[in-house]
Amino acid sequence: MFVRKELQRLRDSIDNLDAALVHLLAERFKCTQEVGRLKAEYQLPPADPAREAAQIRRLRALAEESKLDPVFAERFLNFIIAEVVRHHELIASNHAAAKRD
Ligand SMILES: O=C(O)C(=O)C[C@]1(C(=O)O)C=C[C@@H](O)C=C1
Repeated sequence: MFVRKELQRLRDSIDNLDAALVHLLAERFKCTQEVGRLKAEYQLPPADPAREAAQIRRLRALAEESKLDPVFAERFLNFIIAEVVRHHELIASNHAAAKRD
């Protein structure tokens, strides 16, 4: 009985945290979509390796401070950024196609 209750209590918190993560990611992607539109309009490259290196340095330090595996934090950020760059490329090609038409 104890184990069932304890497992449910922890799973309830996990569900809340997963919901928060989805909301945070949705807000982050809203910002990056705007960045993508700006970059397309001003013909800036989709990826900015210097900015990414600074973000990775910062997140690895934050992860260490909060006892999260920094390797995981870096992989997670790279996973998100790869998707953002893919969106930026799509926005740029749609923008270029709209200008041609
Ligand atoms: O800051 C930018 O220039 C972005 O396009 C956003 C972002 C990110 O998702 O944080 C994505 C791609 C870049 O390479 C760097 C950072």
